[in-house]
Amino acid sequence: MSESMQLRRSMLFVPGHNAAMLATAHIYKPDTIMFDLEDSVALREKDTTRLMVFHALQNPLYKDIETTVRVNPLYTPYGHKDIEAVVRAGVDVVRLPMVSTVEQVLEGDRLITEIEQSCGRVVGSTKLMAAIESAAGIANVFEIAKCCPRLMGIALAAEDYVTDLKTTRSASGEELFLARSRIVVAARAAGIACYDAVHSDVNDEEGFITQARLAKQMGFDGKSLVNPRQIDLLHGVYAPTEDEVDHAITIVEAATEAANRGIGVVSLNGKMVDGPIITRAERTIALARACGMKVEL
Ligand SMILES: CC(C)(COP(=O)(O)OP(=O)(O)OC[C@H]1O[C@@H](n2cnc3c(N)ncnc32)[C@H](O)[C@@H]1OP(=O)(O)O)[C@@H](O)C(=O)NCCC(=O)NCCSC(=O)C[C@@](O)(CC(=O)O)C(=O)O
Ligand SMILES: [Mg+2]
Repeated sequence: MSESMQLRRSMLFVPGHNAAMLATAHIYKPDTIMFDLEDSVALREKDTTRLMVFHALQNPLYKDIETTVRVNPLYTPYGHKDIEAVVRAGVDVVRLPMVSTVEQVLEGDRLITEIEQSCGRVVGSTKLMAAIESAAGIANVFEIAKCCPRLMGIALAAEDYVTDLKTTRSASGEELFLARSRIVVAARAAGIACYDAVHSDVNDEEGFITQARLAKQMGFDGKSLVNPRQIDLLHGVYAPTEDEVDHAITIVEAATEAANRGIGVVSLNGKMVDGPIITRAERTIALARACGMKVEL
């Protein structure tokens, strides 16, 4: 595993029409800033907002942080113009909302390719993310996840998804269990990233942490967020504990010593240590380092 693993824990939605938030969002240091052109923007503000986000993307304040823009769906009058503007401005990732079919992703991919070619950007340098927000999207998620090399990740959009299911969001999140499971497995099978859903009640810290722990345990790389107060809480959940890091070091040291002696499986305090356990220990160490923890090995 690379020691410079890219963290994708937190992706903060920033309403694109809010000039104050556009100017200050970088100070909260999420792993990714996601300017929004879709649901947080009123119809009459769509064109002005696109221009504001076009300028924000080129601001040096955002040069050291991954930028994503959630565009409007391509079946609306705004989607094509949004993609044109943000690709020209050099966005890192285009997030396509309301994706339920492979064809929608391929249409976004074709459009981005045309724009990259026309403005001299390297084809494929703008990444794409698909937000899955419907039962149809969850049904098709395995095909969607592997449909094009530009797709770097898939995200669960729970508010629209539960609306489509004709249910509501609960504290336990049981209505999301199938969607979360399918998204994680589809992403891992395709070798791409996966993001869990927003927690819309920004004052519910306890509920947020419970859901973030669940998402981490299920295998998600991170979550979409709506408020800066959720960033540190999430990073706290994703940071390995000192005990976990110490245990991972012990495993890697034992495995290295065993390998030097030509042995593939060793016992550590009565527990078997072999390939997958070593891989997980190495991932814990890489994650700890990426989170800024000092790990001597
Ligand atoms: C929720 C709330 C109103 C709470 O306001 P509050 O006023 O209580 O917040 P406070 O904490 O008091 O703010 C303290 C300071 O932080 C600043 N500040 C707050 N939020 C900030 C932020 N996001 N970015 C930068 N700055 C921020 C604020 O300006 C203040 O700055 P200052 O005055 O200088 O102290 C506010 O956060 C907010 O608007 N959030 C974004 C909402 C949004 O984008 N919704 C659309 C995306 S979801 C969706 O569409 C569903 C989905 O599609 C999702 C999917 O696809 O995954 C699906 O289907 O599920
Ligand atoms: Mg939505």
